[in-house]
Amino acid sequence: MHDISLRNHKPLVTVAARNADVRPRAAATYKAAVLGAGGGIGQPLSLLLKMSPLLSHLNLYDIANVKGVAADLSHCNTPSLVTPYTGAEELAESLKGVDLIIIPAGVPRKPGMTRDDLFNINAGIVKTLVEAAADYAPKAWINIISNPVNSTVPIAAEVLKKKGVFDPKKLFGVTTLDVVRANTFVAQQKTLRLIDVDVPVVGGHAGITILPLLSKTRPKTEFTQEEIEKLTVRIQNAGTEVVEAKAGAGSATLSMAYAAARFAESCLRAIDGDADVYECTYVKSDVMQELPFFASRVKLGKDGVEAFVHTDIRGLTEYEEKALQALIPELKGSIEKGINFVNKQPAAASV
Ligand SMILES: NC(=O)C1=CN([C@@H]2O[C@H](COP(=O)(O)OP(=O)(O)OC[C@H]3O[C@@H](n4cnc5c(N)ncnc54)[C@H](O)[C@@H]3O)[C@@H](O)[C@H]2O)C=CC1
Ligand SMILES: O=C([O-])CC(=O)C(=O)O
Repeated sequence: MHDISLRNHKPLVTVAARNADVRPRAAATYKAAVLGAGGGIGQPLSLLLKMSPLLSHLNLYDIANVKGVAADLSHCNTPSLVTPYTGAEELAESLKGVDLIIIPAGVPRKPGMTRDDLFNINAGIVKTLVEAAADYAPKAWINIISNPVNSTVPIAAEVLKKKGVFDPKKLFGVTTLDVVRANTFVAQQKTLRLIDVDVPVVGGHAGITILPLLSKTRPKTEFTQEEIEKLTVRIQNAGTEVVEAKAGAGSATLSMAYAAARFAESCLRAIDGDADVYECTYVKSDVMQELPFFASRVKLGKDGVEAFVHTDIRGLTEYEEKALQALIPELKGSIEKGINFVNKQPAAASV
């Protein structure tokens, strides 16, 4: 039997290695758009996407600052044609015919803020961008990076529903950075080969809703209870660790770009027919009865989410089970907040 848990965890390969590996089957075919491409995540993410042998077109959209990024990237001798689109009037054009839309548009945290503190600004940005995606690329896969992911993904789902084009299999909250961090920290702590380590991370993408399932670490690894508690808290607070180190200059951008590029590559591989693609991601889910959206490992296929890997959340330790129950109210609240944002009634006119 295949051991799925060891797949998808190889670090992204180098440009040189990729170029050496371009076989006829890997012809560049697909089109992607990055919305928010001029930002801290958008720029390095676009660079990593420019390395993809699967992309024929890379559309870079932002409200500012994207022409130079596109000119710069376009000089890389890799397959995709890079095109800039600036401002709301060019948004529609940036989306036409794309297979994959990646959204890192929005403001990042500063020290002392929670991800939910970004809701007031980012909810509206995501809503507007997903409305355009529904109108101009209704069949595209959508990867949402903008925080708070626990709410922005339900916002996107409601927008798509209102437009009559919601396909729950194709809407993803990108939680790959939590997996990347968990794998890194566990490998360091246990002196394991990074490439071998796989820790599923479930729940959501904020504080205690981020739940690394250390008991499911591959290769099988023993932890003391103290190690489990320290590692869990470090993985949950890793975003804040970066926010504090950047001291007002934003949040994780480079590791996030790496994680988002890995997730995008997994999506493209699945669209391309690779039958062996698994990732943890925050999606419309029935894995947890109380939570309509939940991050867990899924199998990706040509049409999006093909199956949920239920085995990860079976047979949890008491510590994990407690943590899973504890995250439910917060995650539920964030989901409802997102749904209500889209469905809120306009304020009654005052007389
Ligand atoms: N899912 C995850 O694991 C992570 C999510 N994030 C989130 O990603 C988002 C972006 O972070 P950064 O790139 O560091 O921020 P940034 O401020 O450096 O870049 C954001 C970009 O979005 C653009 N933008 C703003 N409004 C827009 C609109 N209406 N349409 C198109 N583009 C628009 C800005 O012009 C800017 O270029 C934040 O919300 C942050 O919290 C950050 C790290 C990890
Ligand atoms: O912490 C933040 O605000 C950005 C983020 O989501 C992360 O780094 O995981």
